[in-house]
Amino acid sequence: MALLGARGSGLVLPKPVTFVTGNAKKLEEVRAILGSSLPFQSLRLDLPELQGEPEEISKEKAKLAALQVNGPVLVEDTCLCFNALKGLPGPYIKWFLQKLGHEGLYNLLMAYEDKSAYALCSFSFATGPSVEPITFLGKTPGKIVPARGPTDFGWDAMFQPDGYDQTYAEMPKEEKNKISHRSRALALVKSHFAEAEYTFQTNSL
Ligand SMILES: O=c1[nH]c(=O)c2ncn([C@@H]3O[C@H](COP(=O)(O)OP(=O)(O)OP(=O)(O)O)[C@@H](O)[C@H]3O)c2[nH]1
Ligand SMILES: [Mg+2]
Repeated sequence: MALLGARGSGLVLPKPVTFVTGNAKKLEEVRAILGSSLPFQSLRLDLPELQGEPEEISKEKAKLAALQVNGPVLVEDTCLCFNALKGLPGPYIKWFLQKLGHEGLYNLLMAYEDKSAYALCSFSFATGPSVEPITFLGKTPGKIVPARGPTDFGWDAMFQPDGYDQTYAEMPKEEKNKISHRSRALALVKSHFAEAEYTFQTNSL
């Protein structure tokens, strides 16, 4: 048995971290944001999701993922929250977008002057199946606009972050990744890993 990445006195994890998601675009962004700062492997799996508050949904997803992988896992759940609708669709945005499309989603706000919204990302990390996951939240405020730009990733085309005149979809990827809900949550994940100084066990023969 050998230790990989032996940087310090942190907990020894039985395997590398697996990022579990059914969403290829999320994976692409997580790879781009983390670069080589936090090595991980990925598993494409669309896990069932609870109803409830974003943090709880993300934690439960991590528990299911850890059972599947039987080792350390990272998952995330993304919400798009309309302030006029008291935070809805929130964690249910996937289904709202699937049923209503961009136009229908925009029309939900027709009756309200307030088009402000925020994108919220909840990453959860569990070191294994019997360990309570820890959650890291990242939030980016903005507003909901009629779709502009490529429509190949979720609601990117209708979310314009505060301080920008481009939607997430219109801005260069590197720009989105600097200010996004996902990159803000991942900055906290990175800090956690830097402080925890995990080491990873591997069978060397
Ligand atoms: O325009 C976007 N910019 C983003 O940055 C972003 N991140 C997620 N999404 C979409 O929002 C819903 C979240 O649901 P979600 O967190 O359950 O994801 P998912 O089910 O696709 O994957 P996962 O749960 O297997 O990880 C899904 O429709 C995702 O496509 C985004 N759309
Ligand atoms: Mg999902």
